Amino acid sequence: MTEFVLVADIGGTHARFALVGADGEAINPVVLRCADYEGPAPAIKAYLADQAGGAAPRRGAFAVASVIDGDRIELTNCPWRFSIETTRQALGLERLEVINDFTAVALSVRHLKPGHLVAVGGGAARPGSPVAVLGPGTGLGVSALVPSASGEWIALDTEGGHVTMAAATEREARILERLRGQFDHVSAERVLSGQGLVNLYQAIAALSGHQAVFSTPDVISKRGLDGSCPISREAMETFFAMLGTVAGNLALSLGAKGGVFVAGGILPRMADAFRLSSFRTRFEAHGRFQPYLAGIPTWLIVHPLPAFVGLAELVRDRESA
Ligand SMILES: Nc1ncnc2c1ncn2[C@@H]1O[C@H](COP(=O)(O)OP(=O)(O)OP(=O)(O)O)[C@@H](O)[C@H]1O
Repeated sequence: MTEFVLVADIGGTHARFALVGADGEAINPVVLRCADYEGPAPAIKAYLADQAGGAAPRRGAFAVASVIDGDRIELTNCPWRFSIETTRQALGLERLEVINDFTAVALSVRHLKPGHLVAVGGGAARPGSPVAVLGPGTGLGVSALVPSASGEWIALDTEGGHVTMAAATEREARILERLRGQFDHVSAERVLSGQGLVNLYQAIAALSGHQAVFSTPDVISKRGLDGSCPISREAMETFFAMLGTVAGNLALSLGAKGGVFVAGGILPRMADAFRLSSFRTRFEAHGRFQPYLAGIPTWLIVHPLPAFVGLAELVRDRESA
């Protein structure tokens, strides 16, 4: 009988659950709103009973949008707080592994198929070179895959979404200056996330002497992409360009000649606009290192659940160790 592993991708807004079999395919996937449950154990119990036919998996692997340091997990952008050990016991699991959500996305990238990726410029990936991963969702996740001397790939646990956001133009400097009046530290996540898009829109509205009338990222992206609101349009253009700055910085810091993968819940909803945006020009616009970056390929991950692919890989790896 196939032994299924319980996998979970727990973000700031949504928690996604599925069962993964020996072939690595996720079955019975569901998306639940974190706010509807007190924590992962009650949400998973409901999932197993209602959507997974009463399955009783013995192993679990979770990808969580949080720093992973010991037993206690505190999500950065949602009120869930839990102990790994208590959750393991509550779910009757023999083994439960918890990794950062973007570490899981990094583990997925070597296993994604061409249909799961949209190419956004650059040359060919250099085999055996580091790979960078970043993605705006409720927060801004960042990770990387680096080769070890023995040829294994190591996915890094990072908090790279909280690096200081730098301006590349005078207008961006004014936008960031405005946001500095609002936040102690204007990190990349303060502009490159769902709330980050709202922050950009509000700052641009204030600088342009307009009233900010929209307050949710989906409305701002819709009005920006259909061109019906100039403030929203500038917010979207700034979002794509600033993501290019951060992705280029990351590629330089890592020597990511294996490519840069962009993930997260926002951009797959607007893949064409992203591909045609200033993201790629800005990615390369790093002065003397433009030719270096011009050779590095960038892709948008459009697979709906890349973290599950990474978790399946983690489980397979542990079993073969
Ligand atoms: N059409 C849209 N345009 C822009 N932003 C959107 C759109 N739809 C949803 N969002 C924003 O995307 C974010 C949700 O992203 P995602 O689905 O990756 O959530 P998550 O996995 O819970 O997040 P994370 O893992 O980053 O904590 C929310 O901030 C939401 O407001």
